Amino acid sequence: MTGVPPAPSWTSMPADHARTLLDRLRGGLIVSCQAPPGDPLRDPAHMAAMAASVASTAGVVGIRAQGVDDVRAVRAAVSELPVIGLWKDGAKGVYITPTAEHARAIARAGADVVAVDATSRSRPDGRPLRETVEAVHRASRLLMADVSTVDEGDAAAALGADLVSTTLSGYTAYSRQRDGPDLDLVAELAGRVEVPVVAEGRVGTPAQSRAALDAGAWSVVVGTAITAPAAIAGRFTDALR
Ligand SMILES: CC(=O)N[C@H](C=O)[C@@H](O)[C@H](O)[C@H](O)COP(=O)(O)O
Repeated sequence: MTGVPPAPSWTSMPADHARTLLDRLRGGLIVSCQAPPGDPLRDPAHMAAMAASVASTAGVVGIRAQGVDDVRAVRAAVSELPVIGLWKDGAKGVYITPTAEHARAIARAGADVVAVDATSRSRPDGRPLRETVEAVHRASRLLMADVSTVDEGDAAAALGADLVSTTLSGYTAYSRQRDGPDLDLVAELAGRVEVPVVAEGRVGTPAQSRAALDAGAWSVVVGTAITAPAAIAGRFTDALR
């Protein structure tokens, strides 16, 4: 992303408010506070505490949270930061905020930005992504399009997505499969779309987060490497084997 992107073209949220929100996210770290099913940390109170714990760290500019109850709890615990909300429904195919109804619920729970699957795969209710974009904007929220390829990012931006995130690179059958973050996708998207590009997915080290910004990211989302103790412990135990 070079230069400042144009103001979002939709009308529900005043353009200056949308601009302020995007500016607050610029150049910073968004911490994703999510616990996998079955994990003892999977509880809205635990995720809210996790969010509150990182919120005062300088350079943390937002929290990404999953599920209506978690979004509500995080919103209440962290009044000072934008919340990016999503609803994972299932674990296969399109499961990140898969329908407009899921998106409306996340907006109602208090998310400032609603993250949705914006891949080209068919959605569980068969409805077009455009309907979700319209629902989010009618609710006066920004939409973050989680994509896996540059074409999907292009298409999402054309539909009115306010940010495009590399979240799903490596998670669709047809996208690049990498061990680390897909910084090539970050750079490709930053050179193509006029909206902020977010680097997300397998950002595992501070150096990788720096590299993501250098590749053109507007912000960097880190989840597992910060907020998943079981996965972090596993990295250490792997090294001891
Ligand atoms: C693919 C998918 O479902 N991604 C989810 C999206 O919210 C989360 O499970 C990830 O933790 C998040 O994207 C952050 O990525 P990482 O944990 O790699 O830093």
